[in-house]
Amino acid sequence: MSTRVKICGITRVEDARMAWAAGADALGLNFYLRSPRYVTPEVAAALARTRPALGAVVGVFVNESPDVIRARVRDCGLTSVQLHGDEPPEACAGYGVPIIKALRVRGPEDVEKARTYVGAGDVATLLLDGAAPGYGGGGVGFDWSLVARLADAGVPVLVAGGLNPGNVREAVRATRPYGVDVASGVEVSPGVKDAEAVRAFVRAVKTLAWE
Ligand SMILES: O=C(O)c1ccccc1N[C@@H]1O[C@H](COP(=O)(O)O)[C@@H](O)[C@H]1O
Repeated sequence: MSTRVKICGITRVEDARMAWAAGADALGLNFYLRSPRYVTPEVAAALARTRPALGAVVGVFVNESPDVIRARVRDCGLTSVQLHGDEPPEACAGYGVPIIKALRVRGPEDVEKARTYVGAGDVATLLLDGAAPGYGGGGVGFDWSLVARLADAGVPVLVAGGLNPGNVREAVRATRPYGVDVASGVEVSPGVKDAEAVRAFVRAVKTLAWE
């Protein structure tokens, strides 16, 4: 099984090209105004134009209005939408692209909450993140043993929160996820990626085989 890698919070075209070349499967572009990784629609469109034929460009939103999300999907070349706020299951549809619903995990009750999104609207994938202050990107992890609670849910799961080149193999071994997602763990500063760290992160995941 090959584990997918999403590198999130790309803000610069040179970082986008570097991440694709490193073997990333998906890049995340952050449209949350309070994020230090926020990108304008114009920058996002330029970043999305670097997408290789088999790559995915994910727009990250927090409690954003549906009209804005639809406009960003249309104008910025997004291939999927990541809803990383308090969006209820009934809000997870209507963008014309697959949805990644992110849940911040403090304990088992949050994984049970994640289950309520299975089969809702256009939710194609769940993302489990740590509960950093704010909504995400804070480098905070969670108890990976909780991921097993979704093993019978029949939905692909992305694991995120506090991952870095040094711990991502352990995370993959522990959770056997569909993919992993990282923002702060491969940065020089918020929004500026560390090329060596991105390469090491992708290498660590892609060279780990599991059945
Ligand atoms: O990266 C951000 O600034 C961010 C802001 C608001 C919502 C989500 C955000 N990023 C997502 O956060 C997780 C974990 O990030 P980290 O690796 O712990 O820094 C990841 O899924 C990002 O997509």
